[in-house]
Amino acid sequence: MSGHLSEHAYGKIKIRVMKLNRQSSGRHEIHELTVNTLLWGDFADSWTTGSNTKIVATETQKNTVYQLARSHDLSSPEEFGKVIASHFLSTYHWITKVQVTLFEDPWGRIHIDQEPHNHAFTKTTTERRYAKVVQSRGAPAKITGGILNFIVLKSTQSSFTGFVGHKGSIMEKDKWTTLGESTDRIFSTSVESEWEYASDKAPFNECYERVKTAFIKNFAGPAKEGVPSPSAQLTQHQMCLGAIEACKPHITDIKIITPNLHYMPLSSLNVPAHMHATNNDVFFPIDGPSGYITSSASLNRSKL
Ligand SMILES: O=c1[nH]c(=O)c2[nH]c(=O)[nH]c2[nH]1
Repeated sequence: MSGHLSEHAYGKIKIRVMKLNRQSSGRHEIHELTVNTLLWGDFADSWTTGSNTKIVATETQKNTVYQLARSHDLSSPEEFGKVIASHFLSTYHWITKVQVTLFEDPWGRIHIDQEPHNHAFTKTTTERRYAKVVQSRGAPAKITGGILNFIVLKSTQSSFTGFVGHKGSIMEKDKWTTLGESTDRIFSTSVESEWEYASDKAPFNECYERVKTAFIKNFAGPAKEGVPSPSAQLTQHQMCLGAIEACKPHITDIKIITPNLHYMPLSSLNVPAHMHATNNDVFFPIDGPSGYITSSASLNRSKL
């Protein structure tokens, strides 16, 4: 046969775990995670000969996550991921690399008449925090933090002008361009981002909150006046720079994807002309097609 095994890895996905921490004050804390494990090592035989002598069953990997959850805190997905990765490397000497990905479910505490409830929670946001821990034997863990589905919207202070097909652009006439210039539009996006930590000992929970705050601040601007966004591209880059600055020196690289969630004016919908809103105040949201905008930024290490 002319083919050969060139790569192999295996693991368990969708290991859902919730930890309840009952504090003596009567207050409860909950943390819910979905964990994926992936192992690399000297187990090619399982693929090439069917011999499983070095295979740590994916069922065992699942059990391991629950056992480690019994003895460890789940409040930081990055820290719990490190615990899982170290466990596999220290227990099975033929495993060379472990990747653990952990997605958090966003439980928020219920408040009754402004008072935080001791033991009742609700899912308050759409966002999903995640962490990825990749650890090779003998090396420090590489830690990635991330956020998915973090939805934001601003109802003004967003424009888009001067693009190809319009005055001032590199090509003022373009037969393919139909979009008119806009000086006041709705800007909404579902932010997806991930960032690399400089070390495996960064203050992960604090950095996560700082990234989110920097994203919001740079997207929205000050509470009263906001901040202009001449392109989704510029705002996206400012969000990344803000996150790096807010977490200095812990985050070295950040990547962001902001697919537009479009709110179209009625005038672009097939409705009678007299229904075209004159106030520009009724819109129809569309799922797609939508703009897909992505960029990365890195910490300028020379200025540290
Ligand atoms: O901020 C924007 N950037 C674009 O690249 C683009 N393209 C588009 O159709 N609308 C927008 N808006």
